[in-house]
Amino acid sequence: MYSIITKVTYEYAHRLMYHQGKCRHVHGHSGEVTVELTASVLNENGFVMDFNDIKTPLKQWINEHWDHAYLANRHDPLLPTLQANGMKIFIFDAEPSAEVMAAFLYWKINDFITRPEVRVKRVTVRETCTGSASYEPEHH
Ligand SMILES: Nc1nc2c(c(=O)[nH]1)N=C([C@H](O)[C@H](O)COP(=O)(O)OP(=O)(O)OP(=O)(O)O)CN2
Ligand SMILES: [Zn+2]
Repeated sequence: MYSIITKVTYEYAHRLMYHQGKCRHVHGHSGEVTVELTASVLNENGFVMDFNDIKTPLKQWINEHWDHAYLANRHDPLLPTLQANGMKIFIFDAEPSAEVMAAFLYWKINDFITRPEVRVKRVTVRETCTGSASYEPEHH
């Protein structure tokens, strides 16, 4: 099995509103998404997939939806105020943790895969220098 890794970075704000400590306050991160794709057969270039063919649409999607946005749980009571003031917001059905972001992107990335032989193996979101979370389904 062959695999490739590509990364995209973005800046975002969030809060974990049920967190008992400092993370319940609005704060920002320079996030980095790492995507690992696999294939057992290479294409005519000897690639799993061209790095740019996954990085470009992923970066475009992240720039549009997550970069310089407030990533929020749909139950966050701050949302109406932020929306009324025209802030860029992306809403999850859960807390905007690194785990939730990684799982969301794992499924989203399928939209950007152009070869049927290619599978998404794992998506990792690095939130800080010392903390990151990954998602890959248990039986995949
Ligand atoms: N499993 C997870 N734990 C935490 C997440 C997460 O997404 N998944 N997120 C946070 C916060 O968002 C926080 O911003 C990052 O936490 P922390 O490592 O505490 O941040 P610092 O960089 O400020 O750490 P220091 O070592 O205290 O400087 C928390 N946990
Ligand atoms: Zn945080």
